[in-house]
Amino acid sequence: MYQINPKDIKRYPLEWNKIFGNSNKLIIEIGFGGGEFLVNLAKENNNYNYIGIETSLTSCHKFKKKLFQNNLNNIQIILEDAKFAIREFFSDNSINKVIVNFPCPWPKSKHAKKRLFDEKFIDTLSSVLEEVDGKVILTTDVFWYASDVKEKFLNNGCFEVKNISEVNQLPFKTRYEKKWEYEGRKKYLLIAQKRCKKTIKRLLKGDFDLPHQKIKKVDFDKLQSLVGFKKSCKNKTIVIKDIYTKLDGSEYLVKVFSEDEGYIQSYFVNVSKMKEGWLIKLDDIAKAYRTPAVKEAVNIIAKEIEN
Ligand SMILES: C[S@@+](CC[C@H](N)C(=O)[O-])C[C@H]1O[C@@H](n2cnc3c(N)ncnc32)[C@H](O)[C@@H]1O
Repeated sequence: MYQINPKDIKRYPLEWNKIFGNSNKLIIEIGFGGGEFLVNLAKENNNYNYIGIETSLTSCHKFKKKLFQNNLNNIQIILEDAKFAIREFFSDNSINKVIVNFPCPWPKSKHAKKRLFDEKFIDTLSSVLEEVDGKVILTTDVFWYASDVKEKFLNNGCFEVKNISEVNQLPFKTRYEKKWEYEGRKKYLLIAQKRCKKTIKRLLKGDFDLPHQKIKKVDFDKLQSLVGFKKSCKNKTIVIKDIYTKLDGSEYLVKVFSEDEGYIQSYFVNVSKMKEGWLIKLDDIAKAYRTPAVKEAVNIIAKEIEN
């Protein structure tokens, strides 16, 4: 499993040809669940490199076992929200196909924000898919969802979208396909092909050093009163949840939640005594991506607690 550790990565987007050791084209499956589709696809055609992206840790662990049993070296998996991963880990024009099988349609309008395909994600797809050949292939059991996604691709202006068609079965049956077949539901296929490209803004770029600040003295009352602090500005939100102190008072861990354009992370900022003054930095054990909100959290804490 390719487990991305933000601390180790010096450059985004990632260099997938180095990770796979070849320059085969990339096929991605978002939400691979049980992994049946991806494994069979990779077994059938090893002229491509395959990447599965999942938010479920359990699915990733189970899939890892499957990869091991099948001895496949042309698949990597990423435990991450696909909207973030596809935008940040892939270069422009680098993905041959994005496949999505039976995503949750989140039917209630109050949950619409959770749907995978939204305007911004389709902008991202227009940027990262290969010119001319790059495709999104969606199979769903929900017709209105396929229509809604089709309209979003058309509104984007960078895709040619074929008519939604009814399909009998996927080339390899997935867990959800079996489930919906058992309930007698139909299956719909939507294919969107890239025709042009939008320019997107990525969060992970530039300086990947651990964000840090130095100050001469700490105001400990101000430090303790940071719990509950919240600041929102320019697509970033920073919330301070708690403060933990080492018994000898030489080190503090500030628990932070931050959000960059809907992407939430939780981590510690470390405040520690040095020979001279104090160092405020993203804690070494934090697996947070060094996004603008993370950098800002370190800067804000340093500014707020300086005496
Ligand atoms: C309904 S299941 C379908 C699983 C599988 N494709 C199948 O057909 O059996 C949807 C899957 O998508 C995953 N998922 C949902 N949102 C996601 C996101 N933003 N990024 C990556 N995976 C996601 C879920 O964890 C879940 O495993």
